[in-house]
Parts: sequence; C-alpha cells; structure tokens
Amino acid sequence: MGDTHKPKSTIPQLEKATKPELLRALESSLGSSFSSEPICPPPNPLIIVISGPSGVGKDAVIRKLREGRENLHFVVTATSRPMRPGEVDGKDYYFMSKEEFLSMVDKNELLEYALVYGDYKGIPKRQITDYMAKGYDIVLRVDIQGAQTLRKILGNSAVFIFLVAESELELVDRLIDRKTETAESLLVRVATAREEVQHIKNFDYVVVNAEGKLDYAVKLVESIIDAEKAKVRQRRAVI
Ligand SMILES: Nc1ncnc2c1ncn2[C@@H]1O[C@H](COP(=O)(O)OP(=O)(O)OP(=O)(O)O)[C@@H](O)[C@H]1O
Repeated sequence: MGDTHKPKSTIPQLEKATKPELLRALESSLGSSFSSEPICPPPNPLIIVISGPSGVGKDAVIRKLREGRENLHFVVTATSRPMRPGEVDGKDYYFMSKEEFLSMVDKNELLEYALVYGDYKGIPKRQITDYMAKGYDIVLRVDIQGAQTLRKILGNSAVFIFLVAESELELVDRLIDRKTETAESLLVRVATAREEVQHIKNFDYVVVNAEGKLDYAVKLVESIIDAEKAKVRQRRAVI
C-alpha cells in the first residue's frame, strides 16, 4: 500500500531552522505555497429588523447601538407625522407632508409603508441599497405591523428581533413616564401592545429590555449581530 502523504522533502527540525526556511520546507513538502488570502469570504451585509410594541425601548436600544458600533447604517424612516419636541428632521425621521409621502409611494421608492395611528411611515429603499453596496449592515426600526410586512418581503434574508419589556405593567409605566401620549393614544398603544406580543413567533430572536437594564439588552442585540455575521450559511438580502 503506497503512502500518499509521504513528504516530498525533509522538514528541518524546528530549533535548527529559521521561520522562512521552515515555511519554504512545509510549502515544498505540501507541493504548493501558503496563501495569505482570507480563508472565508467577508460576511454578507445583514439587514437587522428591530421591532416591538410602542414604548418598549426601540429608540433607546438603537441610540446605544449607534454609539457603540461601526459599519451599521440606521435607516431613517420617512413619516407624515408631526415632529415631536426635540426631534430632528433627517435624524429621527424624514418628516414630510402626506402629499410628499404619497408621491414616494407612487414612485415605488419605499420598501414598505403603512398608515400608523393616522400617519404614514415608510422605509426608503435607496438608503438600504446605497449602504449595503458600501458593505454596511442595515438596521431597520419598525413597528410590529411593519415587521410583518417586511417578513413577507424579505423572508429569511433578514434577521428579525422582537424587543419586549419584562412585563405589561412595566411597558405602560414607561409610556406614561415618556409623556408623549394623550390618555386616548395611551389606551390605543397599550391595547395594541397586548395583541402585538402574539406575533413573537414570527421573529428570529426575542430580547427583553428590562427596567434599568438597557445596556444588557443592547449587548444581547450586538451578540445576535455578531453570531449572524459568523454564520456558515449566510443570509443574503436583495432589495
Ligand atoms: N431598559 C429601560 N429601562 C428604563 N427605561 C427605559 C428602558 N428602555 C427604554 N426606556 C424608556 O422608555 C421610554 C420609551 O422608550 P422608546 O421611546 O425608546 O420606545 P419605542 O419602542 O421607541 O417607542 P415608540 O415605538 O412609541 O416610538 C423612553 O422614555 C425610554 O427612555
């Protein structure tokens, strides 16, 4: 029986050879030189969809993610809702009139859009394609309705993260403290949140954003992104 792995040349003893000599001997023995090319291709750009009931902390988590990570593009949603105090156009949302919004719809410039609490919200496609082409991962912040639509459009090509509070009571508490809602809109948001939790099963991951534990929730989201980037079978999003 022939030995197919028999070395073609002798490899010097480690202590008697320099590193280049050793490398050359190993290469000659293997019959080919060592490549410095990456063993694996770089991971595909990832689309990360972050969703959850109103007031659960989507903005808070995203704000922290933005501080701590490079190569992520946070898509700025277009909306026809009025600006809240402290919000900045082009940073928090692209604020526009209903007419301007509907013109984007006509031109098929939105990945998805919806009428939410009487106002339009939608995701501009262009931002996603431009940044993916530059190798950025994309973060989309959408409500549950938006996540469901995106799941239909993107299927398993994107990763879907559901953010929850530790309890219903905690969620209501946070919404009250935020002081952005009227009593009526509070009721709508809380009733909607009750129904929305039923949709967890359509997501890939769930992250609990517990009271005072925002950093932990952000860390978990980062770990999810890291794990997704290390997957052997990569998701491949096409917009
Ligand atoms: N882990 C946490 N502990 C305590 N407070 C938090 C935590 N996460 C978020 N908050 C606070 O809860 C409130 C709601 O959070 P945020 O505005 O980020 O929610 P949201 O999911 O983006 O809401 P919406 O969908 O209505 O825009 C904010 O005042 C925020 O500072």
